[in-house]
Formats: sequence, C-alpha cells, structure tokens
Amino acid sequence: MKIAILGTGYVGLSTGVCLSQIGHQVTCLDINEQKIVQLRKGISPIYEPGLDDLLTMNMAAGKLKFTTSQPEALANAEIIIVAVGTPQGDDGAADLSYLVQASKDISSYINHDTIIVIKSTVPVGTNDFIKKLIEDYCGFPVKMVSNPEFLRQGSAIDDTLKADRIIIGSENEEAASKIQKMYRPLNVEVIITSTKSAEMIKYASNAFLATKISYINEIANLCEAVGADVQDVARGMGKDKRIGEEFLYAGIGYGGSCFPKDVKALLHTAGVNGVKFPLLKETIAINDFQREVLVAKVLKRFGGLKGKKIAMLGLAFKPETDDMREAPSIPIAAALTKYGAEVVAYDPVATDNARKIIGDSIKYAGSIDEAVHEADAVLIVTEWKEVKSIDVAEMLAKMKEPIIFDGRNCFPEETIRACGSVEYYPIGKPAIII
Ligand SMILES: NC(=O)C1=CN([C@@H]2O[C@H](COP(=O)(O)OP(=O)(O)OC[C@H]3O[C@@H](n4cnc5c(N)ncnc54)[C@H](O)[C@@H]3O)[C@@H](O)[C@H]2O)C=CC1
Ligand SMILES: O=C(O)[C@H]1O[C@H](OP(=O)(O)OP(=O)(O)OC[C@H]2O[C@@H](n3ccc(=O)[nH]c3=O)[C@H](O)[C@@H]2O)[C@H](O)[C@@H](O)[C@@H]1O
Repeated sequence: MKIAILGTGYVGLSTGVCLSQIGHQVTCLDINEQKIVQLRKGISPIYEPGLDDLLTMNMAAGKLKFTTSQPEALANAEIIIVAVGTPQGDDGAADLSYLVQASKDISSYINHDTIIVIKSTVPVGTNDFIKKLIEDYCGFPVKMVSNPEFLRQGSAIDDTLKADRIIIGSENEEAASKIQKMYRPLNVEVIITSTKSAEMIKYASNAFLATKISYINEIANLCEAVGADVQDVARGMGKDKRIGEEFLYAGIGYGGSCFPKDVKALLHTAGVNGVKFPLLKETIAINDFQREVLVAKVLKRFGGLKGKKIAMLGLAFKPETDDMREAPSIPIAAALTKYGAEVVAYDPVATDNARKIIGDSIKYAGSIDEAVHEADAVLIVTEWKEVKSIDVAEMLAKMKEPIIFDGRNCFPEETIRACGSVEYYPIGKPAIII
C-alpha cells in the first residue's frame, strides 16, 4: 500500500520504518527541513535502538522515503497517517495546533478513497472534529480512522513490530478493514472500536500506567517509614497475574513526553465533561512529590549543600533514549544548584539535549569516572545499563565521601554491603550505612 506519514518524531519515524519493513511503500513528510536532510542521509534524529538498521535497509530497498514536499508525500497516498505532536497546552488540555495545521495540509491532496489515520494522541472527539474540518475544506465525506500508538521510547521498534494490540477506531467499516489489512503482516491482535473509544483507550492506558507508578511510589514511601523493602513488595505483588509485574518499579516519578501531559489532558477532558476524577489529581500530586524525594534525602543527610560536589548519573527521563522532556533530572538539578551544590552530570546519550534545557547551571562530564571524581555524593537518576553495571566499590574509591542516593534502586544489597565503608540511600527500602 502507498502510505504517507506526517511527522518524523518517535511515532512517525518508528511507524514509517516498521510499515516499510512489512512491505508497504512509505513516504514520511516533515516540516522540519533539518530532520529530513539528516534522514535522507540515513541518519536518525533520535536515539532509538534498532532504528538505524531498519532505516537504512528500507531506504536502500526504495520502500522508505523522506520529504518536505506535501505533493510528493500526499498526492498519491492511499493512506495518510498523522503523527504530529500534541503537546500540553497552557490549561492542561492537549494543544491541537500542529494537528489542525496538518489536517489543513492534507485537505488539498485527498480524494474520496483516501483514508486518514490519526495516530497522534488526541482527546476524545478530536477525530470527529478533524473529519469536519477536512470535509468543510475539501467538500466531500472523508474516511477517518483513530489508531493510537502505544510504543515506548527506547523500545519503539520492538513495541511496534511486536505490539500487544492494535486499536482501530472508525465509523467506516471499509476504512477499518483496510487499516487492519495494512497491519496484517504483523500478526497482532486487532481491536475495532468507535473513534471515541479508541481515543479514550489511549488516554485510559497511559493514565492507568502513570497511576500504577504513583501507587508503587506511595507504597515505597510507606515501606521506608515501616522498614519494608518495596522491591520485595513489588515482586510479591507482581506475581499475581491480576496485578502484573510491569510498571511496579518505584523511583523518582514518571517523566517523558507523554505520561505527564496525557494524565493532565485526561483530567482536563474529565473536567470539561463535569467528571471530577480525584484519582488522577492524586496521581499527579504524588508524582510531583516523588520528584523531590531524592533531593530531600540529600538535604537531610548534609544539611546545606554549599561547597558540596554532587555527581548526577543519568539525565534522560529513562534509559535507552536521549529524550529530556519532563525528565526528573531537570527539577533535581535545579534544586541541587539552588541549595548551592556544584553538580556534575553524566549521561551516555542525552547530554546535548540536557544542555539545551538545563543549561550551564551544572557541569557535564564525559564519563562516570569524571563525574564522580572527588564527589561528596552520587545521585542515580537514570538506570542506564552502564550505571547499573558500575563497579560500586571502585566508584566509591574515587569519591571524597562514599555516599550514594539511588533514585532507581540499581544495586542489590549484597553489592553495597561488599563495598565496606558506604552510605547507600535507595528508594522504598532501608538505607545501608556501614
Ligand atoms: N513519543 C512517544 O513515545 C509516543 C508519542 N505518542 C503521541 O504521538 C504523537 C507524536 O509524538 P512524537 O513522535 O513524540 O512527536 P515529536 O514532537 O517528537 O514529533 C512530531 C513531528 O511532527 C512534525 N510536524 C509538525 N507539524 C507537521 C506538519 N504539518 N506536517 C508534517 N510534520 C509535522 C514536527 O516537525 C516533528 O518532527 C503525540 O501525539 C504523542 O503524544 C504516542 C505514543 C508514544
Ligand atoms: O504515549 C506514549 O508516549 C507512551 O508513554 C509511555 O512510554 P514512554 O514514555 O516512552 O516510557 P515508559 O517506559 O512508559 O516510562 C515512562 C516514565 O515512567 C517511569 N517508570 C516506568 C515504569 C516503572 O515501573 N516505574 C517508573 O518510574 C520511567 O522512568 C519514565 O520516566 C507508555 O509506556 C507507552 O505505552 C506510550 O505509548
């Protein structure tokens, strides 16, 4: 099938690469010329494991193209997939301005048979609104499909090729069946719903996962108060199939480009529809609180931070990505510097992006060794493999004081105990002070 995709962010690019991989002819369109120039050279603008190989392979096979030209991408496309950003607006609602512009862009190039697929995360009712907008413009009925995306950054390709489910929301049977056919080579379970239910499935899923994280973070705080171990508790809970083992990792709160904005957008949708949804308000409040627990522990341990060198290991909002959007490292760096600490951070891939957001208020190291050299304490912010596989004893030997605040519970108790003299402050379990 001939497919055009608007947007070459995480979603547009991963979708484009995977759809070309399963035999479709895909043209990705972006308004960002710089991204397209890079992509045409086979260089991905994002760090995503497995993406580069599929990108170059499918480009070389002539199945995947990149352009800034609307006629080139849109004129002959049977299916147009919209994967532009829907960031958080000032009032918490999703900002649909990119989507509206993209829809106007599409309007000039479609015919009666073109199927328009909205993959961006959009509030309930948006597909109907976009359908009307396009129809007002082009003057004939259009076929719309809501097809929300569930990939995670860092495992986008695997999540797309081996998805748990594909949601197809449409009031048009023919369009739904064509999109089902488009995905058939993936051999993934398809659930067909109304467009409104499909839109809701996306927000309900993200908000549920965010709530699960806030729940385990609250349990972690309680574990600390009563002397239990949240990792044991999560393991014990997770074995119950009704609960599940995933998303029970206590830490320093959820970040990223989606959970924070999507929970707020769902709360906004609830509000405008007269539903209070106090649970979501608590999910957000707990997450805000959780982002401060690590710094609170540092302050409790040191009193003031003037003259203290603090090493931060990890900046990205999670491992295997260079994305810094809503990363917990941002408020943590701000708080540490506010209290007078000299902060030296290390991240394997997110440093350039971090510099754009955090700026020069902290220093950036080129290695873990450089970051921890003569540090008064280390803060573990992102659980990169490189961080988890540190030789802890060796690291402690390079520091001024052997003190670790671990926001991601990276090290087993035996590893820490084997280090000799150490102060280790994890999340949701007793501190180890030897
Ligand atoms: N990042 C993620 O892991 C996931 C994101 N989503 C949702 O998917 C959507 C896209 O997310 P990302 O890929 O992260 O966004 P992004 O912000 O990284 O990329 C969006 C791209 O769209 C381009 N764009 C904007 N207007 C355009 C237009 N008129 N024509 C062509 N291109 C245009 C931008 O230049 C940009 O390159 C959002 O609604 C997001 O909530 C859903 C699942 C996962
Ligand atoms: O809509 C989206 O954009 C995507 O949002 C999340 O994916 P992503 O943000 O890439 O990353 P996650 O792995 O879900 O992690 C989100 C945040 O939660 C945190 N987290 C995750 C799991 C956990 O157990 N504990 C925890 O603190 C992570 O550190 C990270 O900050 C969802 O997992 C995807 O299904 C969804 O498609």
